Formats: sequence, C-alpha cells, structure tokens
Amino acid sequence: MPKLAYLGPEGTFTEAAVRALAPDAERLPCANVGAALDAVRSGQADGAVVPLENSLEGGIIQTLDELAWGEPLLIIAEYLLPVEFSLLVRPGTELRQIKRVTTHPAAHTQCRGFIERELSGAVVIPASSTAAAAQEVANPESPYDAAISPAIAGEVYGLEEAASNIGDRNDTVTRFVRVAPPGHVPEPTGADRTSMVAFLKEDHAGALLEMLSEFAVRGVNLTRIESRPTGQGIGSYFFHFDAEGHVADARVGEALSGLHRICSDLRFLGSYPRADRVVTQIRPGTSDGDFSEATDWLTRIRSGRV
Ligand SMILES: O=C(O)C(=O)Cc1ccccc1
Repeated sequence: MPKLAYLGPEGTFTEAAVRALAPDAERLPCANVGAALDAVRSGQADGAVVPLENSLEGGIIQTLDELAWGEPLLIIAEYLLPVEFSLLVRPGTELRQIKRVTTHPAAHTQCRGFIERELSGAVVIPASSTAAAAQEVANPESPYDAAISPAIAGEVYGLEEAASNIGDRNDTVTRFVRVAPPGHVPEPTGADRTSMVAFLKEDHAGALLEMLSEFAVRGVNLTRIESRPTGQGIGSYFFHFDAEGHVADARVGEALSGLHRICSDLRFLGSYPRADRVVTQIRPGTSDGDFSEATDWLTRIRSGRV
C-alpha cells in the first residue's frame, strides 16, 4: 500500500483528490505543499498529491515553484476535482457576527464576490489550507469567526454550514497531480499530457517564439503556459509548459530535444494520462510513422542511396 503525502489536515480538497487517485493509499497529511513534496524526496512517502492549477486562477504558485526549483520529482497522474466552498462557523454564529474569516489564499480569491456581498467589512486571514482554517475555527478560543472550506471539513471539525456553494463561479475545477521520485514514466495511452519547465539561455527578441516554434512545427498542442520570475531581477522569467502527448511520441520527444538545444535548462516533469481522457489529435505529417519514415529517408540520402 503506497504512502501518499498531501496538504492536510484531514478534510482538504487535496485529500479528496488523494482518495480519488489512490483510494487504498495510506495518507500522510503535511503542513504545506513543500513539506508534502519533501516527504517524497526524503523517502518518508512513496508519492505526493498537490494542487497544480485552477480553472479560475491559473497555476498554484507554490507547486509550480517547488517543481521547478526543488530536487526533481516526476508527475505520474492527474485528477480534476470540481471545488465547492462552504462558509463554516461554530454552531450558533450568525452571518452578521462574522468579522474575521480564515482560509487558504486560493479559496479566498475564488470567493471574493460572496465576501464583498455578504461579509462586507470582514477581514480574511490566510491559513495553510482550507481544512486547517476549519480546524482553527472549531477551537472555541479562536480569534476567527468563520472558515471557507469544503463542506466535509465542517463534518470533520464539528462546524455548521452558514452558507454553501459560495464560490464566484459554480463550475470551478482544480487539477491535482500525483508525483513520485524520478523513475519509471507511465506508459503512453494516446490521451497523455507532458509537463516541463524551460529556462532561457539568454534573453533576446523572439526567445519565447523560438521555444513555442519547437512545439508548433511538430504539431504539438500546448494546454498550459505560465511564466514565473527567476528571482534574478525584474524581467527575468522561466516558463512552465504542458503539452498534449507523451515523451515516447516522436513529435513530443523531438520538441523536447529541440528545446533542450536552445534552453539553458529544460526540466522534464513527466508524461502521464490525462484525467479528461481527451485523445491527442495528430496533425498530418506528425505521426510516429511520419517521423521514422523521414529519418529512414535521411539515412538513405546520406549514404548515397538516392
Ligand atoms: O486547502 C485546501 O483544501 C487545498 O487542498 C488547497 C486548495 C485550496 C483551494 C482550492 C483548491 C485547492
């Protein structure tokens, strides 16, 4: 039974993703995303589940930066979780009494409308997770009046639901990934995604276009592109890319080789089955057969067999 580290405590959205991805796994709740990933690096856990992106807010910065800068890890699976937020209070608290709210920053940004409309004047204080916020509010001595959390956290910590489904949109989805120590890449399925992080060799006009061209000319479609500061001054950025397909596909492999040539560093984060099972569309001239036929042709003309 694998042991999976995740953003705890019990009752987080991440825990729901762990239960869906690996129902039989032993769960190791951690205080933050970095600690969950470090548990894998140190061998304390066999893997970890972490949030990677949200359909409303984009990338989860802590996860993106940990995967880019920390000791390398491999993404081996993903899961799409629809997220629904509840306002949880100690039994008896009324909406008008709520002055101090606590939650995870990603939940705060997705519930801004409700907070402005229904809790105007309330301050929102960040918590390490939505369930940590609920656990804190459950303490009768807590300075906080309410937590924004999944409804399940209310059941776990004995809180009341003062309002449900309080997100600004009711179709928000968070993509979670399961990571493992570097090693075996999952087999291609035909409906895969490949993630990577690219660092520019030198900043120049068209540098991003050059990188994108490596994908475009081989018919590789991107599903996410995100720039993050390198920390080395204003204007210095590196890039996260998610592409359709698997590193075992010729067009994806060649795009990665091309990027490797023009980047100062290209970190492969993994090829894994897509949660939505959307099959990769192969553009004419970019199938594995097309690539190997072209390689054979080149070998022939190089050896004089025109
Ligand atoms: O705090 C949680 O419950 C998490 O799992 C992180 C998170 C927060 C908000 C939306 C999705 C994931």
